[in-house]
Amino acid sequence: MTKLSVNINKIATLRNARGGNVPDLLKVATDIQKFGGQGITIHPRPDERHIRYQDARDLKSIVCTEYNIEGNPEKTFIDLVLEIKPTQVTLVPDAIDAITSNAGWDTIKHKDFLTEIVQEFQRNGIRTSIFVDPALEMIEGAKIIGTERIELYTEAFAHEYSLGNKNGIDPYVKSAILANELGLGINAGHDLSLDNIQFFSQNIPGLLEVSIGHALISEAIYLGLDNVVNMYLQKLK
Ligand SMILES: CC(=O)[C@@H](O)[C@H](O)COP(=O)(O)O
Ligand SMILES: NCC(=O)COP(=O)(O)O
Repeated sequence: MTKLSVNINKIATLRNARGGNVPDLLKVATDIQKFGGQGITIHPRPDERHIRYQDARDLKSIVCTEYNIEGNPEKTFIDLVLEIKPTQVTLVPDAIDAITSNAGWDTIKHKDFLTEIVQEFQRNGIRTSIFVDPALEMIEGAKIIGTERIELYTEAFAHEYSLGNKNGIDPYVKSAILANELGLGINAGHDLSLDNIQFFSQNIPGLLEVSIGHALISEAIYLGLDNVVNMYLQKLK
């Protein structure tokens, strides 16, 4: 079965909009796990626009499932992850000014850099995952680097699927078959949603984990609106 790790970046975005502690990130993480979520993912960025470095520390004692920290391995990120020692670190090559992650690693070009970082995390007992596009040479590169897992960057699949193009999954299936042959664990994420997750998970052999944030939190708002609007109407009677 594929594990669901919930990315709570968007909860932090909402909290930061008012400067207080609503919604309470730690309570949300606790509740997600209580409701069956099998992991918590965060992706702190250097500008701390959503997850703050202190959130990452505070979550350490709250996350009793899998704790996955994603980010670009610059020095402050590496130090943070080594301090917290989560279950898994996912290395993502996002530019400092990127709105969100928008590409996987070139695992051939950055082989030496990634190998060194992967080994440092592994020496500290942290499982590593490398964010990659569904390209066979990038999967082979990830294997050479020595990571335990890859995370397939699913934006292209999600986009094609939203247009009705189900064959957008083909490169992901080929990548997964190769990753399985090479003994790499497979995670996936970005723009996965209630619309596309079943099709994706049923077609990707050996999919261990998906991390989902933007759509899941948006869906939670949509699906909760009816209930909450009616609760307010009751109070106003
Ligand atoms: C690697 C990935 O696809 C996600 O972690 C995504 O980058 C979430 O980050 P934002 O919430 O900042 O978009
Ligand atoms: N690794 C992907 C992730 O954590 C969440 O991405 P998204 O669902 O916010 O696009």
